[in-house]
Parts: sequence; C-alpha cells; structure tokens
Amino acid sequence: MIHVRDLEFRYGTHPLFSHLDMDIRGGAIHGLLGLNGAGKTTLLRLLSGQLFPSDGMIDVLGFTPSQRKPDFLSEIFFIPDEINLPDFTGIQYVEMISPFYPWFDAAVCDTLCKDFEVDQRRKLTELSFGQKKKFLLAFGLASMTPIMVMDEPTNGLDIPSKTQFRRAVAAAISPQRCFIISTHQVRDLENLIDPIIIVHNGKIIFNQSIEEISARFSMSHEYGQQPPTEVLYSEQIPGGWVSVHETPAGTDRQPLDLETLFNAVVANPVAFARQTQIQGGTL
Ligand SMILES: Nc1ncnc2c1ncn2[C@@H]1O[C@H](COP(=O)(O)OP(=O)(O)OP(=O)(O)O)[C@@H](O)[C@H]1O
Repeated sequence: MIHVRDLEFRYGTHPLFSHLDMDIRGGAIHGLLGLNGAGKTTLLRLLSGQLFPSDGMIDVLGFTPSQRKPDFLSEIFFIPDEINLPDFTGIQYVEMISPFYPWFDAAVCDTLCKDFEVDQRRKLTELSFGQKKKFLLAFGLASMTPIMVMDEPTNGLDIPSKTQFRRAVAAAISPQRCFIISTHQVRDLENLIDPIIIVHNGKIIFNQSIEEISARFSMSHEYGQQPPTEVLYSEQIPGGWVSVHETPAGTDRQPLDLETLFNAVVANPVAFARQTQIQGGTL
C-alpha cells in the first residue's frame, strides 16, 4: 500500500533522511519505533502529505502525497500527538468534517465515543487532553480510511482507555486498511503492533513481522555477574542479564519483548540489517 524509495528529507540544511526505503502492506498495524528525534513524526507527516520530500519517491495507494489531491486526503487519517481541535461540539465536528471521508460510519463513531466515555455534546476545546485524543481516535477509526496514521496515540490515555484503544484498533483493522502507529510506549501496544519498523540514523534499519522476528531471534535470561558471550545484545537486569541471540535450529523460543528488541537493534544495527524489508506478501 505504501512504497518509499530513496527518500531524502532535510529541515533547512539539516539532513534527516537519506536514501530511505520502506514498503508497507495492508491488513496490518505497523509499529514505527525510533529514538527521540529519529524522525518518526516527520516520516508520518511525509506519508500524509503534510511535509514534502527534498528528493525521492513516496507512493501511498498510488498517490503522491505531496500533490495533496482531494481523493488522497480522503483516504488517509492522521492523528497527531498534539491535538488542536476547533471550537465545536463533537456533534458539530462530525457534521462538518465527516463529509470529507466518504466511508465515514457515524454509528462506529458513536459507539467508540460511548466506549471511551466522551460526550459528543461537549465543546471539544473544553475537553481534557486525553478526552480530546479519545474523541479524535473515535472519529479517525470511524472515518474508515484505508490508511490511518497515529503519532503516539496512547499518550495521555488512562489505563482503561489504553485497553479500549487496543480493542478498537484490533477490531478496526482489515485487509483493506493499514495502520501505522508511532510510539515509545511499546508496552501499551505489545501484541497489537506487527510488523515492527525501526527508523534510525536517517534510514529504516528494521522492518519485520513478529513471526519473522521470533523465528530468527530469541531472548534468554542468565543469572550472575558476567555478561553472556556470543549474543547479539545483552543488558543487565537485577540479578543477571537478558540477551538477544539468533535462534539455534530446533530450540524452543522465548518470546521477545519489544523494548529489549528495540534496544538490541539500535545498539547493533548491522547484526539485524539482513532483513530490513518485508519479504513476500502484498507490499
Ligand atoms: N520544524 C522543524 N524544523 C527544524 N527541525 C525540525 C523540525 N521538526 C523536527 N525537527 C528536527 O527533526 C528531527 C526529527 O524530529 P521528529 O519530531 O520527526 O522526531 P521523532 O522521532 O518524532 O522524535 P520524538 O520521539 O522525540 O517525538 C529532530 O532532530 C528535530 O529536532
């Protein structure tokens, strides 16, 4: 659904992306991870036509986002981290904005607002940060756009709302839709995001499904003071070490936790670089 080739992007003279390639398929909830300042928000804005590349190609559903064609803008919904909503009630917002989204489903919006306990009769400017975010999530999921891009969507959500968010997103994904979620809160989204994409030093250095990851890499815990040897990555934990290594054939796998995987990939990108593209499937 999304293809990026040789993307270059700079803010002023400061280069951020150089020769960045990425392929994203439909029917999946992609987790976009990266260190602070790696360029996650910038990449999401480039994909949604809010920023323009300095060079290279971005293809989203056959559109070039920077052209900002109305047909393209009605197929993508962007939920930013910082939300500015107009001085409307939720009901007025739905009346004014939903006509831009041809597949908008008002019943889905009502149900999600109810689940999130957001009162659409209230002025959006008078809602708390978390309530605004939940309203926009409900509206965005109800927009039924094939592409949905979310920047740190669980920021500001209380614990039950995070659970409802995971449930709503899992229920909304379909082979015709593609979600990209940028997050630092990987524990909030564990078991939801798959594949995992990591942006680092101006490039996509990792883009693999959980199945591919767990077939190739395992995690183990060792007790004692000495760090384990012959591993791809290790980090100290109370009483021992957790390490990431290639899975030897025929051994049982330990599920990988995403935080450790992320630390491992960023600490040793070369070791993980062999499979940065999703292989097979409909790209
Ligand atoms: N408007 C701007 N003008 C100049 N530089 C910018 C601008 N916006 C972002 N940057 C720079 O671009 C880099 C990437 O920023 P971006 O917000 O995309 O990163 P991020 O991965 O989303 O970071 P975080 O995880 O901290 O939210 C940073 O070094 C940032 O300072």
